[in-house]
Amino acid sequence: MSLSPPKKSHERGFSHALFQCADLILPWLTPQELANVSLTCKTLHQIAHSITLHRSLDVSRSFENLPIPFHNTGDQHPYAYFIYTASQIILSSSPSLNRQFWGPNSSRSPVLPWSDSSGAEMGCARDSLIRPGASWVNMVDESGCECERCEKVSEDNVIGCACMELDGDEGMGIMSECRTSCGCGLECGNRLSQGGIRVKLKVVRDLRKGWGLYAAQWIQRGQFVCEYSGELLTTKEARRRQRIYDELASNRRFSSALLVVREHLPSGNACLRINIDATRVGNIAGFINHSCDGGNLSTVLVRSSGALVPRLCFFASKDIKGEELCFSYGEIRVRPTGLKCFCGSSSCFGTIPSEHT
Ligand SMILES: C[S@@+](CC[C@H](N)C(=O)[O-])C[C@H]1O[C@@H](n2cnc3c(N)ncnc32)[C@H](O)[C@@H]1O
Repeated sequence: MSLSPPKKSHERGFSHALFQCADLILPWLTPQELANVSLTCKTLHQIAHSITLHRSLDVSRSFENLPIPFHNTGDQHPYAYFIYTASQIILSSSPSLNRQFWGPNSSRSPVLPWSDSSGAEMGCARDSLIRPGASWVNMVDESGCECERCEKVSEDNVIGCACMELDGDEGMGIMSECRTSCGCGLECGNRLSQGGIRVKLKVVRDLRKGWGLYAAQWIQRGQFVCEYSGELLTTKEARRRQRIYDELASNRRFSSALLVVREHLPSGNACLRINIDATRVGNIAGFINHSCDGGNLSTVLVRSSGALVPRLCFFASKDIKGEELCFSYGEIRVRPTGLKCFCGSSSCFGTIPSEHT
């Protein structure tokens, strides 16, 4: 047995300084950078290992109410790396989106300068459910909503307002939630999407579909699940990025999460378009896979912030008992050799929907 000589005080000081520096810097690194650093010495290897473990325990870096863990028993990817934002951000107001602190020593990840840019103020429009096809522009009613309806909170505290009943039809629902001027609080049944994620979720790896979002508890039909957050893009920028993503996907396995929402105005002459890209900067909704049968989520445009752009939210379209959460990416398939679909539904079309953006 060989005993190493006791460390001299300057060596102990060096180790301590190295540890402190690494603890500050390593949580900012990408997985590749972390892997490179971890090869250099035992101390850095250990710190990198604990950061990897920590990252796999919560996709949301504590930005959401509940931790959302990664589960992967299929291959070597412990987690997916991207910059997390719990709400929509506007591209032009995001100066530097390259890095985000993600490590064990943050009880709350530092808030990036742009994370509040969506106007988190709870302004909202009239508390009514507008059917698809209706215009969602100019719906803001400055006089506030008829809040007596909001007081009808159900016993299980899930759906409190008659006007919140979800549209069971196919396609996109549109609704408005209460805002500050309504006088009601966050517990109001007409603010379902404003309190963040309240259901337990997890992100599970599938060898064919990649990561997918799963319910980790029973979710009642109509319950709010999550918002689709990411970078709000101009149409020009969305088209530019889509071309890059298509190219990347043709060369190697690459998952993009650029969602285009189109809303036709009643006149039929115009179409409003929202481009949300969750590929590089986004939230857990970027992991929701496609299902040809419509899946178990309804997409609803929610206007609640007083901002011009509504938020795209997902609500359970049926009772969900711990299965994968899916929705339909659309009906149109412009690419004959589109990505193969593995949704597994009886109505599977064989390829994932694709459109010209
Ligand atoms: C918005 S991302 C969903 C999350 C993605 N699975 C991941 O690992 O990041 C969309 C991509 O997921 C994959 N995907 C989604 N639904 C799928 C399905 N039904 N079958 C096969 N792949 C699917 C495709 O690669 C698609 O481009």
